[in-house]
Amino acid sequence: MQYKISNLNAPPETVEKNFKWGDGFVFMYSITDKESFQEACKLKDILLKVRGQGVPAVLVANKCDLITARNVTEDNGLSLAEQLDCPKYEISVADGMSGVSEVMDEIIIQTKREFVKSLSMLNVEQTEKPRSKLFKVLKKRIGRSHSDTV
Ligand SMILES: Nc1nc2c(ncn2[C@@H]2O[C@H](COP(=O)(O)OP(=O)(O)OP(=O)(O)O)[C@@H](O)[C@H]2O)c(=O)[nH]1
Repeated sequence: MQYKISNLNAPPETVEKNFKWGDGFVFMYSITDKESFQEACKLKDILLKVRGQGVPAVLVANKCDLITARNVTEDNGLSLAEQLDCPKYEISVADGMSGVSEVMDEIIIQTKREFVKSLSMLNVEQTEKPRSKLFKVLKKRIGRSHSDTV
């Protein structure tokens, strides 16, 4: 499901609330618009505050066909991607859908991976319970047989 988490006028509480339930995040800015990049930086701060590192995310620099109107450098973008610890894509929506598909594939892969990880963690917790009970029983028996021999 796609949900536009923020616009420049959204109150910070709303943005935080949305970051709490999202499974994966696409941070998108325009290379021609410094303000959109600064907004992505602010959103990155909120994501890290609310969820910490390791959340599925992708950084997208759009409008890379408008080379002469570039206002955000590639290095700016790379540094933001590093802070988010996520891959960065430079795409042009105007040039076709291939960049968009790549971005969507990446965020879906990351989100699925995270989902599988959380499922396997649930399974570990479930299998640990009977194991720890057995451990207690065995411990008791071992303790009893030890006291029989003393
Ligand atoms: N040259 C070029 N123009 C683009 C590209 N992507 C979007 N645009 C143009 O930029 C303008 C804004 O596009 P939107 O899709 O409305 O962008 P937005 O930021 O989501 O706008 P809101 O939904 O109003 O917040 C439109 O005129 C698009 O045609 C691109 O990659 N290259």
